[in-house]
Amino acid sequence: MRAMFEIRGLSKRFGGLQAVKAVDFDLAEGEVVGLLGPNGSGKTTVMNLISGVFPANGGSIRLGGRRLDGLPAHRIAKEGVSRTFQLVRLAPSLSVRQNVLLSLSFGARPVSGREAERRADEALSRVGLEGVGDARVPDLNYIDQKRVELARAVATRPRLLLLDEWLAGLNPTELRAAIALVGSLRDDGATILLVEHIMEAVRALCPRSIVMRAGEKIADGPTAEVLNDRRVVEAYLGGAAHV
Ligand SMILES: Nc1ncnc2c1ncn2[C@@H]1O[C@H](COP(=O)(O)OP(=O)(O)OP(=O)(O)O)[C@@H](O)[C@H]1O
Repeated sequence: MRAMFEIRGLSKRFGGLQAVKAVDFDLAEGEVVGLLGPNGSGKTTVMNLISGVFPANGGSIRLGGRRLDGLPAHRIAKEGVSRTFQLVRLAPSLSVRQNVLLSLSFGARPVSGREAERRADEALSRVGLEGVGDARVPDLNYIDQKRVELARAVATRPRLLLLDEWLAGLNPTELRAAIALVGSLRDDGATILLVEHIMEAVRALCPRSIVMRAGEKIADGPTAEVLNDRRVVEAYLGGAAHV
């Protein structure tokens, strides 16, 4: 059976730096996979290549058999990929609902008017922000701003959801709530690729993890096994002490 999402030979150079080196992996529908590695190993670059922030120098990216590489970001969004960013990126002058409406107008099947408002409110409830649609973004606390980001990403009903350190910066209570929320998306069948340094979250959410070091994929398998892999332990010891 063909994988729902497939990356082959993905490569990216920034000047003299080979940030991603011939990376291959597949995701099956409904899988939640951690993309791990020390700082600077290329994880965010892979997310940026998938979502079309910049083009790859080589390789292919396919979703449901359709090529995504080479498409601009808005077309990739329409093909069903949505993401959150490392730093919250919301429009501060707009209401929470308007922020979600904005992403709905870029989604796979753009909706407008009443239907869009219904979908926005549904996405806000989904992330625990029922009744918050009229609030202004700066009036929300940090975790609720993160929830709005997630609502924007799920409102379009993506086929693939990319979470780039969505759990970073939360206190322990918020972290537990955020892990439960991502877990509930997983239970609903979402396919998620998750870049994360918080191993508690990775262990709780990702049955499988992929590890990168210096642009290369060095491990891919069950999370518990991967985290005990000698090359992975060495990569972290030689890089940042995040494990
Ligand atoms: N737009 C860019 N221009 C030039 N170099 C870049 C760019 N984006 C990333 N890099 C470089 O590519 C390498 C990989 O960076 P990337 O952000 O993908 O790593 P990462 O694994 O996501 O790290 P972190 O865990 O710190 O977020 C780094 O050396 C980084 O400095």
